Amino acid sequence: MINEQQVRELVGQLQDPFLHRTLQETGGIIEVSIKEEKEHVSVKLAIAKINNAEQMQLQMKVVDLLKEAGAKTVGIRFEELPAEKLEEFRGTATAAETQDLLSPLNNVQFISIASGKGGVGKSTVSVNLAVALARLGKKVGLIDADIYGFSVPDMMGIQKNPVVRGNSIIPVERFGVKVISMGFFVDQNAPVVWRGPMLGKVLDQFFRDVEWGDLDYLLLDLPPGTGDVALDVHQMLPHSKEVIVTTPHPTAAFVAARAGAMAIKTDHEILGVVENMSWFESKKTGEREYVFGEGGGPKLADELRTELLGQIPLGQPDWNEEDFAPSVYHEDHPTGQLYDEIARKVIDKETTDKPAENEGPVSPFDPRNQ
Ligand SMILES: Nc1ncnc2c1ncn2[C@@H]1O[C@H](COP(=O)(O)OP(=O)(O)OP(=O)(O)O)[C@@H](O)[C@H]1O
Repeated sequence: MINEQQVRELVGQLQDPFLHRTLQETGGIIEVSIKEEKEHVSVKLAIAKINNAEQMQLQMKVVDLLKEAGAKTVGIRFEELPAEKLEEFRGTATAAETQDLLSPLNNVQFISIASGKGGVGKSTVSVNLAVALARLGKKVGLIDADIYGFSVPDMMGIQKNPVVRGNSIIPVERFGVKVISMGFFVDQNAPVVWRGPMLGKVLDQFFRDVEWGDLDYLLLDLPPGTGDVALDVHQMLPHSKEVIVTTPHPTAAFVAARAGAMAIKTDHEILGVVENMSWFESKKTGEREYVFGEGGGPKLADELRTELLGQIPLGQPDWNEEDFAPSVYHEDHPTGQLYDEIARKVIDKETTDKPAENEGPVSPFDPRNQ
């Protein structure tokens, strides 16, 4: 029967699938215990990201290796490497690692924007939050992940298409935001008529094949609602913080709560709520009329135990013929300033939020569970 030292040596040669460094180098072997009489070895490992296909592959390698070395049964538990440890590796990461959006060594913060149903202003909020974050000096990307109902290029008044250089796509930059959308790749507003597997491939390409460069935030305008497409996209995304958009009517907020529940179930975190179309302000009297009802945003924030990040009134941006962008509010517009406030809250929340708990669940593939 092998001893602890041998287990550490054998498993220590395997690589963390995300950091591409051995578990010995990452300090990823947390615990080894051996039950001689049962010839059972159990190990607790820490890797950069857990609950994914890469973890399963590593798990199989560990089991094979330890069984070959004489263990009859092997038990494995995984947890995530602590944030401080990842921070340590960031210092020595290669350029390729820090540019890879999906690498844990990339510091980018994913923010997805969701809604319980269509037409509440999810894309308008995505675009304006992205532009506001860029105005505040952040490096921002925006993926129009509403693959079937893309609207971001039109809202931002983008006339150009991305350039393809070798195997990479160079995103289009507008108002300081790097943008990618399905709209760039279909002819003249044609509908996208693909089914699920294609959707996954396109999203994957948006993450892997686009030259995003160094980003602080990557915003994702999600498909509306809580149906199949929204669920698929949620499951395909890396862990993100989610902004839920609702209108002020209490029923709309009730529907939006479902989007919040979906976010949590698919391992995303709720960042806050934006209430859109909150009121109409008369230009003549300055009086506010609550044409779509009142209270939906605060009620939803309360229900999701999160913050109401802002309330956006009904209205339209001032259009500029030379720089036409029909849905973008500039900083001199009162609504542009409201978006700046929301962006500031998003930045503040990120710097004050504590890192998540790191203890991972016992793997369903642990042989002891079979
Ligand atoms: N505050 C607002 N005031 C007036 N019109 C608005 C406001 N917010 C959004 N709109 C308009 O409402 C329509 C729907 O907005 P938007 O496309 O952003 O919603 P969505 O939730 O992303 O919709 P979809 O489900 O189709 O993706 C657009 O025509 C947009 O210009």
